[in-house]
Amino acid sequence: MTKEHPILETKDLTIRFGGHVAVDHVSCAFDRGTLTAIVGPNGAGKTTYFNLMSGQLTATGGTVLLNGENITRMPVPERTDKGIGRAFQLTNLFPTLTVRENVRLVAQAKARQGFDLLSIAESHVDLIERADHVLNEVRLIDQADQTVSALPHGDQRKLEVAMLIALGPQVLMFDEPTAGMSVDEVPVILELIGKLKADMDRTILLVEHKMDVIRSLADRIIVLHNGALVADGDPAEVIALPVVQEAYLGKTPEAA
Ligand SMILES: Nc1ncnc2c1ncn2[C@@H]1O[C@H](COP(=O)(O)OP(=O)(O)OP(=O)(O)O)[C@@H](O)[C@H]1O
Repeated sequence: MTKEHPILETKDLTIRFGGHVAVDHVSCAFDRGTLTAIVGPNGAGKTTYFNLMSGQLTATGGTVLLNGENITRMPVPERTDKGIGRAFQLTNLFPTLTVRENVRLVAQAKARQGFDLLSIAESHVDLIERADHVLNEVRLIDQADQTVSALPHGDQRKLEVAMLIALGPQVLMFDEPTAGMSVDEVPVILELIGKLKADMDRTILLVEHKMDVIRSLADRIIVLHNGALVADGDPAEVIALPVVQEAYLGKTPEAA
């Protein structure tokens, strides 16, 4: 029997900006159905590592494998087609359209029917149904007919998660999903990510600074420091490591 590939893997993944090595020979495999938190101090290379996996940046060395296929030089749209989905802090929303239209457009793109709103007809009822199913999942169905620009910030972030779900990716990447949220909005997004995690087909990568968030969600933590992978393992064990304590500038893990 052949061994199953990790869903996503990086081998010696490296990128240099001039003389600066922002991601430095990072080798790491992510298994299906797991949630991995990526932590490290500011400038450690977390977002750059994300960009290399999702395709916004191309590595200067090493490889990115998706289901065993080398995608290191593959453009973003093809990576998306193959199952890598990334939430982009509201930049992917269409503010003048309704909530439902935003999700429906993603469902439509997923169904390979293009982004032409005029092509919508009753025959696309299934796309609307798919959109409403996802809006139910993130509890935005009551706002389905609202224009996105009129939504509160927290609901816009929920919509972003809905659009990611509608894309149906195998790997969901969140870069600081709670950044800029008010204290009452944070639990809503965390609950959503927790629900996504409960679906064992979904593999989630999460860049996050808040240790309480990580502790409640992560199966595993990896730590980047100066672009290198310096720790990898069980959350409680990794949080207790001196390198993590240092990364959080003397804060105790409880306070970080
Ligand atoms: N396009 C770029 N050109 C030059 N340097 C870059 C570029 N992108 C990132 N860097 C540098 O690479 C390093 C890693 O940055 P990155 O944003 O990945 O860190 P991070 O761990 O996500 O930090 P933060 O927690 O502050 O978001 C930093 O020194 C940054 O200045």
